[in-house]
Amino acid sequence: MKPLRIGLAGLGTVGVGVIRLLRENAETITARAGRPIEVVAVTARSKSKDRGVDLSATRWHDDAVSVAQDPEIDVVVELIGGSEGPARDMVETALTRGLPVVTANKALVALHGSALTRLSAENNAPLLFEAAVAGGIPAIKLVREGLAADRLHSVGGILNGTCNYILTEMRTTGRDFGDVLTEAQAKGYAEAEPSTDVDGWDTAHKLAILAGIAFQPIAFDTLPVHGIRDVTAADLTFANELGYRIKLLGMARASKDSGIEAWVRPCLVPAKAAIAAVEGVFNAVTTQGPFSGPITISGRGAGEGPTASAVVADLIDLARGADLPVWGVRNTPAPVACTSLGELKSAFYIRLDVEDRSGVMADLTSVLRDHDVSVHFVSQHDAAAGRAYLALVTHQAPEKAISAAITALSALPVVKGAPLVLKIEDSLQ
Ligand SMILES: NC(=O)C1=CN([C@@H]2O[C@H](COP(=O)(O)OP(=O)(O)OC[C@H]3O[C@@H](n4cnc5c(N)ncnc54)[C@H](O)[C@@H]3O)[C@@H](O)[C@H]2O)C=CC1
Ligand SMILES: N[C@@H](CC=O)C(=O)O
Ligand code: NA
Repeated sequence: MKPLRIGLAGLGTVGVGVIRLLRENAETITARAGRPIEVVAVTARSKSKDRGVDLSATRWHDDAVSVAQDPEIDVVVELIGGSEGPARDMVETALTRGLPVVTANKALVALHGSALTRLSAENNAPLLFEAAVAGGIPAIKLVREGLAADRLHSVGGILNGTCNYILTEMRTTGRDFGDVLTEAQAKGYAEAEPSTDVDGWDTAHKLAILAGIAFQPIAFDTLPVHGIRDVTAADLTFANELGYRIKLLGMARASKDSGIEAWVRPCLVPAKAAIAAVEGVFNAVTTQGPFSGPITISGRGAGEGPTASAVVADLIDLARGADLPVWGVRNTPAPVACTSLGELKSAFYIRLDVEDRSGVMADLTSVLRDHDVSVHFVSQHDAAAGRAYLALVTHQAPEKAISAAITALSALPVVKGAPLVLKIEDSLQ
């Protein structure tokens, strides 16, 4: 049996995981793929680094593009990361040559998916990226294959393992944000530049890919993105008392005017919702469709094993000869702008750091009254001397009213520091 010969770039967490998995499960993978899958050529930044895997029988290349040009490979696997530079050059070179590409690189697919799809179609070279969304969870397969018949109302979920790990550890152990982030990096969950995770961009890349398959590609620069950097221990405590958990969510919904409503932001979800129980490095991908109904699948969204499992599943698909359109349709429409969120109504959580003295509540509530924002619940905790944290939960209000009220609240002398606003998302299972 002629093996499927792989040229692989990037020997970090995922690259090493792929080599280990291919070797450890070789017999099963060969049986399922119909032929052996072998890594025959590699590259990474350092040739001499000991990665705990034997590469002595593997051809070494000094750069990624040269792997993609290797005449003795059948498939390119890109596991370097980054939307530009060697990762992009390598993928473009391979597709132009007509070589299939498997990548875990969500930034590359989210930002250059349309151009890469054109290259893929022109050269009849498949482009697969199951590992790019929610690590080991078959998220792409769920939406592109499993739900191919339905016109989904929504897609999204908890899409970043690092952030979910940080929020879970901060809540359950009271540990510090920076300390938990360092641990997530050591476990191989975080991106090379961890602000990509904590500022919401990684979730945004994954959401853009899911929305592109479920609806149509979105113009990435129109997607509103907020990360978890401003979520404090006080917010986690307030949320707990109110019967909620804080989760970084990315959601895309088909809006009434046939546009796409999409956002990435930390939200309060009811503690009894199934998605609230998705903790640590686990992700959850959730869909809702008129025929398929609600579906939520969860699993490990980052780390060596789960991500390698998704990469190798794509390789098995290629070995089997699967012919899967990149975005699930043969002709990919041009990206569309996300619709404005201003008119959308929701309840919100607002946390303020205020002077702890009489008259403060009157100042705050008069601002909210002026913006027609009605308050459902208020709670207070001591902060620094003479200061208090106030948590307000609003009734349903349009986002633009909340934004205007926050601007006015921020300008009050009694309000110190920037308020935090979190959407209350109670429509998920
Ligand atoms: N770590 C995880 O849990 C997951 C990672 N991913 C994606 O997988 C990709 C790889 O991630 P990790 O393995 O975590 O990264 P990593 O930082 O552990 O490994 C990156 C590898 O790329 C190599 N590299 C860097 N610059 C290079 C260059 N110019 N030429 C050749 N090699 C170069 C490095 O030497 C290293 O071996 C990224 O796109 C990431 O977003 C996707 C899902 C989960
Ligand atoms: N940094 C990402 C890795 C997987 O995509 C995450 O934490 O989810
Ligand atoms: Na996946």
